Amino acid sequence: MREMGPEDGIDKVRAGAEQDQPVLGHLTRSIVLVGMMGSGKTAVGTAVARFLGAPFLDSDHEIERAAQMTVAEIFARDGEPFFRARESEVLERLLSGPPGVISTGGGAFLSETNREMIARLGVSVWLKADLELLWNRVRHKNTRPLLRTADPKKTLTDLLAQRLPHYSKAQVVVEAEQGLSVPDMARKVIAHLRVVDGLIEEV
Ligand SMILES: Nc1ncnc2c1ncn2[C@@H]1O[C@H](COP(=O)(O)OP(=O)(O)OP(=O)(O)O)[C@@H](O)[C@H]1O
Ligand SMILES: O=C(O)C1=C[C@@H](O)[C@@H](O)[C@H](O)C1
Ligand SMILES: [Mg+2]
Repeated sequence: MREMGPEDGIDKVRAGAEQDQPVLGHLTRSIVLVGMMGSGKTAVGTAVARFLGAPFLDSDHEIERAAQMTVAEIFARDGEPFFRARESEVLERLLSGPPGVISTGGGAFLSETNREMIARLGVSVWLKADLELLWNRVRHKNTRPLLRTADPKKTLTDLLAQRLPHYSKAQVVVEAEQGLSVPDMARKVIAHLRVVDGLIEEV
């Protein structure tokens, strides 16, 4: 008999997609969502946590809460290197807590130190999305300081090209699809996580 793979899970996910059924399971390690701005780390991570009944934490949000400033304000006042240092500290703190779903900022997985920490204490999941999908999601907002350039689509294109080799080091890869809702994408992520040995214990 053939082994179960994530695609088998996804068929079930699609079959149940109309009903808003919880997909309960107990996490033994934290899930760390990585990927480009607009890939859905915050939106999908929130839904994954809700389905699993697990805590949800977002590193950008935690940095903003601690600093009482937005990410854009931190970039403007203290610069990107300062933000990256705070990002690493926050990630370490979140990974040291009880297992949950952690959404990172788009640049967090570029640092080797962060990647090692995530591999040691959690499971990295890359939400892989193509340029057009990402652009459609980020084009309407100017909250992302790195995209405040004369040609933000070109900036996004360049960032994606530079970052792909780093994101591809993630342990689990889940492809985003145009037209897949946030809850359906969350179910697709969970289907992929179910085949990671010992990560989700049935409840
Ligand atoms: N599967 C989806 N279907 C529809 N909309 C989505 C989906 N995933 C994300 N979005 C929307 O795209 C936008 C960007 O998503 P989100 O903020 O979750 O990205 P992110 O990866 O957290 O970005 P950042 O790295 O900047 O924090 C949001 O408006 C969100 O609601
Ligand atoms: O892709 C990036 O480098 C960033 C993404 C956001 O989540 C924020 O962390 C910040 O805007 C930087
Ligand atoms: Mg986010």
